[in-house]
Amino acid sequence: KRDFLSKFRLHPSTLVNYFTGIEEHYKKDNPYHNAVHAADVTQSTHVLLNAASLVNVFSDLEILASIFACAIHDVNHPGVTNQFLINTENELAIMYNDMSVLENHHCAVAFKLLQEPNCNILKHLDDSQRKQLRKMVIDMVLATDMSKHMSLLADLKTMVETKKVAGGCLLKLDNYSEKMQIMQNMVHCADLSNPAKPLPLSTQWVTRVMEEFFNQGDREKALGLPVSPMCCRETANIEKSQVSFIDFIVHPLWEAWTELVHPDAEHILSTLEQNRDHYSELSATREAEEQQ
Ligand SMILES: O[C@@H](CN1CCOCC1)Cn1nccc1-c1ccc(OC(F)F)c(OC2CCCC2)c1
Ligand SMILES: [Zn+2]
Repeated sequence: KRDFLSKFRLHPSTLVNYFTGIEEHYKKDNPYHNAVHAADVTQSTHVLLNAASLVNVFSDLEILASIFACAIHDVNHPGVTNQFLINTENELAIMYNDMSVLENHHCAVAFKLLQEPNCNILKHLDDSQRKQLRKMVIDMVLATDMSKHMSLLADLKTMVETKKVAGGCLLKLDNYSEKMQIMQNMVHCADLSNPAKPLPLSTQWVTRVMEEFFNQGDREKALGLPVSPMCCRETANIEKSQVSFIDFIVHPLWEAWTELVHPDAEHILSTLEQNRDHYSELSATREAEEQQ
């Protein structure tokens, strides 16, 4: 759709070799962090990039970098959180000194795979393009670390305020840092888009992520470690957790994104709000039942 095969001289069989390798490095038995999640985030970002107010904002290389970053953003995810890896002194936490352990690992695996035979899809980019793409992909994937969420959102809100006040065309982005902020938030929005999808899809993702969290809780119990929040299958309140996840994390992010690309994401925000009300009603019903 974006004519990237000719623009970047991407060789079809090299593309297939590389992304087959990436797909194989997503753990199939992860209920949530598997290749389907990567495809979901990639497709969601493709849609966000098509917003009318983002036309002509990003270069082809920035768009290629964004789509590539999504496809690889959770590759080889072990199905547990950064905190679990740190608490268990996993070799990955040792390797990355407890800093964005998963996100560093996803990047490293993705770029190492490029060096496998017949997998170097970036072969025909010039050195400057390849260096720029590598930096942009690292910046976007490291920004999917949830511990960066609050600062990423704060910067996005500031940008929306200043651009609005400046009255200038909202998205005349002056420099790499501003443009990268938008790209990081776009990928982050896509990564947190499950609650903003049509309800039948959203509930499937909730089931999957809870199963993955509960598996981690089981392992923490077996190891005599404190069970992480929302990871105890006996006590977790799934609907209540979704309502607070949406109220405190997902809605504020999508509200800022919707303002940035106004009016192109209104329908996404309203789906999110409808879903939030659905979970809230479910939670109230469950609470009432438990009272009886
Ligand atoms: O774990 C989340 C971040 N935490 C930070 C600490 O406070 C709670 C939320 C984000 N995250 N990271 C990886 C996967 C997900 C993640 C992705 C889809 C999620 O829900 C639904 F949309 F499917 C999801 O829900 C959890 C369980 C209930 C509330 C949050 C989580
Ligand atoms: Zn993800």
